[in-house]
Amino acid sequence: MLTADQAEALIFDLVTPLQPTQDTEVVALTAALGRILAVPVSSSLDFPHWDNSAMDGYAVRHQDVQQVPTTLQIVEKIPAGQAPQRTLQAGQAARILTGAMMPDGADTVVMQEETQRQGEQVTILKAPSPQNFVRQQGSYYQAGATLLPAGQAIAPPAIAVLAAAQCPQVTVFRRPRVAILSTGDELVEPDQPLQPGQIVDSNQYALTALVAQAGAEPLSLGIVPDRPEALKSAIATALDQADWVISSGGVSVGDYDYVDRILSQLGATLHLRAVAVKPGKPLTVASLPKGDRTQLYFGLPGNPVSALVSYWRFVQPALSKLSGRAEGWGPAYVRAETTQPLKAGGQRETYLWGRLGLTEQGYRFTPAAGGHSSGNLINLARTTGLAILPQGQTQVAAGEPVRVMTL
Ligand SMILES: Nc1nc2c(c(=O)[nH]1)N[C@H]1C(S)=C(S)[C@@H](COP(=O)(O)OP(=O)(O)OC[C@H]3O[C@@H](n4cnc5c(N)ncnc54)[C@H](O)[C@@H]3O)O[C@H]1N2
Ligand code: MOO
Repeated sequence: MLTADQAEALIFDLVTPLQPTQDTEVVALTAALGRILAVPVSSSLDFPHWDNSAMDGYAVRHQDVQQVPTTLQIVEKIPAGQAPQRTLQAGQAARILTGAMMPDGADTVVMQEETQRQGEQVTILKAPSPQNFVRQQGSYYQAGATLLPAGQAIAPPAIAVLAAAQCPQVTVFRRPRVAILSTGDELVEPDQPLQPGQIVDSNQYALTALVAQAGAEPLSLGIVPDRPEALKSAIATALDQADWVISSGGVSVGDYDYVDRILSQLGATLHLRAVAVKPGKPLTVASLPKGDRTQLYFGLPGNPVSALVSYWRFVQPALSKLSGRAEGWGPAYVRAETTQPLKAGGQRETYLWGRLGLTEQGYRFTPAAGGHSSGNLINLARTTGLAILPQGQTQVAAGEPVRVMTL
C-alpha cells in the first residue's frame, strides 16, 4: 500500500493542467476574484504615469533652496488631476497637492509644514534633499513590465493592480467541471423521511461545497443505487459531462463495492486502490483518455469523515494543479503544540481533526471532542486543522509539537 506522500506524488503526475491555448475565457475584472490568470498581464503604462508629489506642499528647484530660509514666488497652483501650465524658473515655486503632477523645471517638493506662506510668496524653512517627496515616473514599474504572471490566483490586491493598469477584462482559465456522485442504496436526500437503515447523503453536499470552494464548477449528479448497471450508466454520464469525477462509497471490499470493476469495464486505468492513511484507506484513483486529455476519477470512501479527509489530502491539491495555478497546490502544514494528548493505532499515518489556532506563542492544536470515528461527521464542522501522526507513532503528549495540515 502506498504512503500518503507516494499517493500524492502519483496523483500529481497524472494531472495535466488546463491549457492556456484552449481552456480560457475572458471575464470582467468585477468577476475575476479567485480566478487563475491564463496569460501574464503586462503594463502598457509607466507607474507612476508621471513625476508627482507625495505631499501637500511646494514644488521647487532644488538649487534654489539649498540655503534656508529663502523666499520664493508662487506662480501656479497644481491640484491632483490637472496638468501644470508653466515651467518653473529660478526663484519660483508652485503650490502642489498630493498626487499632483510635477511642473517642468521643478525637481523637489517641500512639505507644507516646513514652509511659511505670505500671500503669493512662500518661505522655505528647511533645506530638502534633492527629489524630496517626488514619486518618479516609472519608479514602481515601467511600461512593458510583467505585473502578474500566468498561473496566479487573482486576489483583491491583484484586482487593484489590474484596474490601475487599465485591464477591465482578464483572460483566465475556465473553471474545471467536476461531477459528484454518491453511491449507496441506504442514501436519501436531506428532505426525505428516513426509513430504518437509511442515512442522509451528506457527502454529495460536502463535496459540492468543497469543489465550489476550490474554484471549480461542481456538477451534482445525486445518489446512485448499488446496482452495477445503474452505477455504470451514472459513471459514464458523469465522465461524459465533466473533466473529472468524484464519487463516494463503494470502494471497499464489500458485496456492493462495484466502483473499481465498473471503471475497468469503462476502459479506465486504475492507479490506486488504497493508501496507508486513517481515515480514508480505500481510495480509488483512475484515469481515462478523453480526446487529447486525461480524465481523472476519484472514488472516495463512503464514511463521511474519510470522504472529506481524502478530498482535502488528495483531491484538492490535484484540482488546484488542474485549475492552472502555477504553484501552491498542496495544503500548508505547520508545527503546532497540541493542548491535549493525541492517540493513534500506529499502523497507518493518522489524521486527527480539531481546531488549529494561532496565538502569540505560536500554533496550538486542540483535537475535536468526542473521538475520531470516521463516521462521526458532527465534530468535523468546527475543524480547522488535521494533526498528522506518522505511521508507527501511537501518541503525542500534551504540550508536544505535532505536524498539522491547515484547512
Ligand atoms: N472488510 C473490510 N471492510 C471495510 C474496510 C476494509 O478494509 N475491509 N475498510 C473500511 C473503511 S476504512 C472504510 S472508510 C469504508 C469505506 O467503504 P466504502 O467506500 O465502500 O463505503 P460504503 O461501504 O459505501 O459506506 C461506508 C459508510 O459510509 C456511509 N456513507 C456512504 N456514502 C455516504 C454519503 N454519501 N453520505 C453519508 N454517508 C455515507 C455508509 O452509510 C457507511 O456507513 O469501508 C470499511 N469497511
Ligand atoms: O479509512 Mo476508513 O476511512 O478508516 O474509515
